[in-house]
Amino acid sequence: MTNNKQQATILAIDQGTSSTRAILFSETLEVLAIQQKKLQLYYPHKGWVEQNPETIWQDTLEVCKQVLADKVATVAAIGITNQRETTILWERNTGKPIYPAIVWQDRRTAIDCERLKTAGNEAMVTARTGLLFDPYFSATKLAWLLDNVADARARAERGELAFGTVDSYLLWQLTGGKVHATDVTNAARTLLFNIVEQKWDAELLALFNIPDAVLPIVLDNAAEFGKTDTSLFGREIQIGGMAGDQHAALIGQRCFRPGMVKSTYGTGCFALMNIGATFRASQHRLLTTPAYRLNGRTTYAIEGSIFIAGAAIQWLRDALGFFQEAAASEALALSVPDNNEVYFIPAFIGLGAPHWRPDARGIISGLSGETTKAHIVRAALEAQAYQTLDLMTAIEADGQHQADVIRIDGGLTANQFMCQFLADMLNKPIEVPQTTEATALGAAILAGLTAGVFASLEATERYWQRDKIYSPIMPKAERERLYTGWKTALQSLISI
Ligand SMILES: Nc1ncnc2c1ncn2[C@@H]1O[C@H](COP(=O)(O)OP(=O)(O)O)[C@@H](O)[C@H]1O
Ligand SMILES: O=P(O)(O)OC[C@H](O)CO
Repeated sequence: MTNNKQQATILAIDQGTSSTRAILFSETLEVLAIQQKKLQLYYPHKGWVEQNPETIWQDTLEVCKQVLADKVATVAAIGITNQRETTILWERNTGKPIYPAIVWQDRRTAIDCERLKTAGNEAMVTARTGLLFDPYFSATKLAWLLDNVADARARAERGELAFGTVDSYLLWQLTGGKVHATDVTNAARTLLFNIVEQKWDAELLALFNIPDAVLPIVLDNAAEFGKTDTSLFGREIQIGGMAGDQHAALIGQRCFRPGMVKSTYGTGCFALMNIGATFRASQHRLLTTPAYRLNGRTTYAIEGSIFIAGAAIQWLRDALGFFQEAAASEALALSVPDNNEVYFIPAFIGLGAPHWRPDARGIISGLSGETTKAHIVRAALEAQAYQTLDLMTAIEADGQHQADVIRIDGGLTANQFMCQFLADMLNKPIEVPQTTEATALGAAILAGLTAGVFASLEATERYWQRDKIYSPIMPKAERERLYTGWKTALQSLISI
């Protein structure tokens, strides 16, 4: 007798800044299939960064269909994870965006944030949202859309427009316009959501002048978000999980216990430490954010946000033409014995944590006649480690835990030079899991919880497997010499 019962699968949609991916996972969280499409960023003015939401949706649909192929019948649930803060406003009756997506990197509202800061409300905002005033977050981007797109504010007040981050916009499209919802981790990046009381905050809505008619409902990370429209995949599929990409990566890396840290190196780099069930505002200008909320219970995290990580490598590739593929950066970095005193601070869109200087811009310092392309590439890779080190001490102090080990993931972790240098600078072991698609894994775990594939988060721990461990080998004096060089370069940038 043949057993033709097919194993259940879980589809994860990972909509990142640089690309859109669909990954099909097995019940034991192995990657069965993966499809990816690169996504274009547009820079219409200095400091402005936009993407086309309709392309985001069409790419999502395309990669999902490719990855599902003949497996549609096996899918138990879909999980969505996404670049966070990116702001979209669309018409409820047509699903059409009224303006391009304003990407998290966009700085057009820096002046509004400066004004809010001067007015003195930051402490109140931090106590409620865990965030601070920076153009990074969605609230001022949404206010800009309402004030600058013809008729937007009046239409929003009449209930004709829907606001969402990318998760919410994709959910709307996947459900054929039936569901306008988000999850707690994405809501928490807007500056409008009170993460202590777990609700949209009327006072914050008033502060940013946002009508509540545009807002999605906010659900747990594992929840019944809705079903896909039958026309898309030939049957309805439950969307059972949703989380911002950095929160999803924390789950994908199984950082379920207080003190566990993951750091994801994609377009940007975001290090999160699980701090348990009690909200604590950062004392070091980091962020507090929900790690996840399940069955109404929130686990919090402290986050250090670095805006430019892989984007610096992309810039060397695309703007300077240093190489054809990002992977070539590793051989170039290793072709020289050291950085030859070159430091590259990639503050292309200002500095994130702990400096929060939207006005700062990048520098390459220490250039001499001996500097070669290889030194600059090496400095760009080394910068990932220096930036992480800038945050780590603060994360450990805020998180009230020492991290024994750091789990890393994201595109840059394919670069072994970067990983070893990170271990050396942090002076801690760095673990790379077998599946570096931790973000998508997190979304799959959340969807699997809702679909009953997994009984609990902890039940998925046994599927986490380490692929590599990088142990620190650099002598202390060398580490300190290099880091002092970085700090000097940073100081010269900050004091400009
Ligand atoms: N071998 C490599 N060395 C250095 N950088 C890399 C390498 N492979 C990928 N990258 C960088 O990683 C980033 C893509 O990572 P990914 O996790 O897919 O990003 P995102 O989720 O932000 O779309 C790109 O910026 C790319 O330049
Ligand atoms: O696209 P990534 O993976 O760099 O992530 C973007 C972040 O979510 C922005 O907050």
